[in-house]
Amino acid sequence: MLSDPAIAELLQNLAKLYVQRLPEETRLLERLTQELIDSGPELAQLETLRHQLHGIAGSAGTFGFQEITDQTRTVEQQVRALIKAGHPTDATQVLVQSLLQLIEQLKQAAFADMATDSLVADVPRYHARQPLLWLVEDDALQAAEIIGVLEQFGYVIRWFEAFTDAEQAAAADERPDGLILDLVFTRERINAAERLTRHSPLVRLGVPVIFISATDSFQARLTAVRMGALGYMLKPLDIPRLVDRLEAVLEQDRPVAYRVLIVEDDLLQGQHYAAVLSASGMVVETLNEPTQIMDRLSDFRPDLVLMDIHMPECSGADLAGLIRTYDEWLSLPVIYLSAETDLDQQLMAMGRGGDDFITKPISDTRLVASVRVRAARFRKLDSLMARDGLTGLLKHSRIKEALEVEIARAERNAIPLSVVMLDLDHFKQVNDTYGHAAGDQVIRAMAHMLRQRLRKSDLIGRYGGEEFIIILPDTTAQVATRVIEETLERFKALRFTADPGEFQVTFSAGVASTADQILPASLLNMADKALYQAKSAGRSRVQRFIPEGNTND
Ligand SMILES: Nc1nc2c(ncn2[C@@H]2O[C@H](COP(=O)(O)OP(=O)(O)OP(=O)(O)O)[C@@H](O)[C@H]2O)c(=O)[nH]1
Repeated sequence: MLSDPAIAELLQNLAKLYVQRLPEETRLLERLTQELIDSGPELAQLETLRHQLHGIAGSAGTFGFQEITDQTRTVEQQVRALIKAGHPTDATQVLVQSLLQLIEQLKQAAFADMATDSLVADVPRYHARQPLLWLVEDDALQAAEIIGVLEQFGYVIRWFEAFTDAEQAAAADERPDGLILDLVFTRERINAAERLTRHSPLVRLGVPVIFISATDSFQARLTAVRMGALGYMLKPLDIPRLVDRLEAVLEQDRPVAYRVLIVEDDLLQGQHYAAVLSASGMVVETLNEPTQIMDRLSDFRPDLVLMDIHMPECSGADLAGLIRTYDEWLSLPVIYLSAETDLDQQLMAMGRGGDDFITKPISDTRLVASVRVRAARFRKLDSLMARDGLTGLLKHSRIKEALEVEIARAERNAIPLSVVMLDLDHFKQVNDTYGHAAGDQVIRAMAHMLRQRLRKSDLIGRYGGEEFIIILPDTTAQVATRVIEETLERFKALRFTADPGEFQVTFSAGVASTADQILPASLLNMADKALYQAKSAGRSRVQRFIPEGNTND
């Protein structure tokens, strides 16, 4: 992910490159205008002129020249009218005048000292980082325990012994992603909690609050809810359950790294959109070669495609139609991003397989918002179909599909791929002793911990009841084994609370990697074999499958 100064610099450089290419565009327009003056309006030349104007209208605004876009659109309309009329009219003279005016404007723009800062000022920013939580808890021992466990799950905690300390930090403009507040029902403590949750700057920012308390009553919970509680956890604290609640609460607030594929033949514009969307936290790829679309879709698996309409080799509408011939991509949102303002043309393009139309140029903020709204809807629907309800992990069929995609990618790019099969130990006993609900809680905690500890590019699936598959692209067997061993260390330290008391759970895992000369197609079987070995050797361990005679380490 690019940092803000890098984005600003990139956008500035792209705008400079655009300005550099203006003289050439202007010369072409001058030549076409001269031809129009010399030989009158001929259909083929008018079409070329219209095409050239269309390109300028779409790109100028993107790089900060909105007036040029407006003027070009007017001229484009005049050309369209002439084409429609089919013969020279008085309008030819008016068109020539407008063209000369536009050419002047373009020449001036080429010398303009661009205030490119304005281009990036409104790009919504996003920094990937671990969520920061504030914990207000006067019991140092309890605080240490909570911090220890939450850190295992990848949270960063700032501890305050008293509400007033947290209030001071809030007044100093610090902003956590969430608050965990210990609530004791004395007048003084409630007043302090109220000051933080109802009157500090954090309220305006909508920071989510979870209370922890030893008191359980209707009145206590009501007081907490009135202070904006999104969770109320009872002491003694079941910390994995607290993590469960935190995940749910913070999820609503988290910028999602939507994946966007931009298909655009104008390299500069493609890069500009990519920079703007990346700056808002999205993962973006651009494609200038339409024939490679299907490979890129399988490789990159976007949430949304932004498609230019007018491309030399193959139109965006044709490309959208082609994508829809594959069942797998029927529901993928395809949004046309085009300078086309003609409603009939837009409708025609939509009929071919596009879902929506965004007219170029578009402001950076609106582009981000439009893409985000549409990608979010697709993710939601896709997630309902693909994800397991208890854990939010990929379902059996989806993780197997994902494995096929990753195998193909690893082979194509000659990079290692590791697969882990993981199974909770003696889980039947957990259910039998503590009940099914406690068992579910353990499964969820396992899922949270995997999500927090693994990279975003790793894929995690719930393969069966208490069995998980993890796919680690570009990862050797040693690294995969180490990561899962570290996860085991942390997982087995977790304490779950249920009737009749606290308990801990372990897991066993098998690792198989192409780096150990295992054929990609056998990875799953070999990881399963290794898991079996780990169970037979006494459980609570990670076993790496090494084929006989392999000394690779
Ligand atoms: N609570 C809960 N239990 C589940 C779920 N899915 C499967 N299980 C239980 O998981 C247990 C799996 O038990 P076994 O396959 O015998 O294995 P185990 O007891 O974990 O023993 P080992 O794997 O040999 O260590 C069964 O009791 C299932 O009912 C679920 O979604 N929730």
